[in-house]
Amino acid sequence: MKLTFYKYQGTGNDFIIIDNRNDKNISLANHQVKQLCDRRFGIGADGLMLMNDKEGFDFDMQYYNADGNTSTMCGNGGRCMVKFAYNMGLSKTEYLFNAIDGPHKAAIENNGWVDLKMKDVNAVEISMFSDYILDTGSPHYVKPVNNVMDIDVVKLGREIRYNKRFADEGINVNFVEQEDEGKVYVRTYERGVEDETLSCGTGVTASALSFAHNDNGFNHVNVKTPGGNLAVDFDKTGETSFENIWLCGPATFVFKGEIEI
Ligand SMILES: N[C@@H](CCC[C@H](N)C(=O)O)C(=O)O
Repeated sequence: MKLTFYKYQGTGNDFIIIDNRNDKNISLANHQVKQLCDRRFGIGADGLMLMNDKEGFDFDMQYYNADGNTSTMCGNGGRCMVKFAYNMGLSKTEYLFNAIDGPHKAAIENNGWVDLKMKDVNAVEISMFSDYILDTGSPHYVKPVNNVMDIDVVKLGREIRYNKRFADEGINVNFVEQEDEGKVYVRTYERGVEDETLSCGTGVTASALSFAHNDNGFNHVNVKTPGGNLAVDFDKTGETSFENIWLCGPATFVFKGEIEI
């Protein structure tokens, strides 16, 4: 079967998108997703998304990690899906789509950035190492560091991700350095890719909230990643709770193609 695909990236976090609307009924086995995401034997991507129809929503987002398994929410992926919807002719001032963690609002700014509303966060755990553990749609471990560029993200990320507590479900691991007031640099080890990616939207969100955790003065954090810049806006509504969380950043079409599966 010939599959038409679209490649998008959001700050270097790259995705294969397949338009599965209008009763196309495309269903992919996990090994097929893994092969499509493979950078040598396939198209190459950190993840793959199906855009499905969903009553009452602009679309439904079905997300797979590069290892072929379905996973939890992908922030950069969600932003790319909105840009894809726009490029496919769905031009709106506000989008509403469904994902595994529930409904998401989104909007496209005049500069092309896609703003995505993330789910509320009601709990932030502080680990025995004074690191942060929270769920922003996907589970994240946030480790503040002083020297983010010198960190061996893959080695240390793997140690935490495969720690006894997290091994079964997995966790994404973010290393975060504060650069300035309201500005952080984040590098992420992503579960399901099992490697460092150039950016992770739910990880950037988790890092920004952790950064604000001890400081009520912030409700906007500029975030740099190896793949580019994003911003996170939020309201801190309690000691460990956040609402109106928006992840904002670029999302770009890369190429379209056909592949035999
Ligand atoms: N890249 C993503 C996160 C994708 C899911 C993650 N790999 C997981 O399994 O939790 C993002 O931009 O949020």
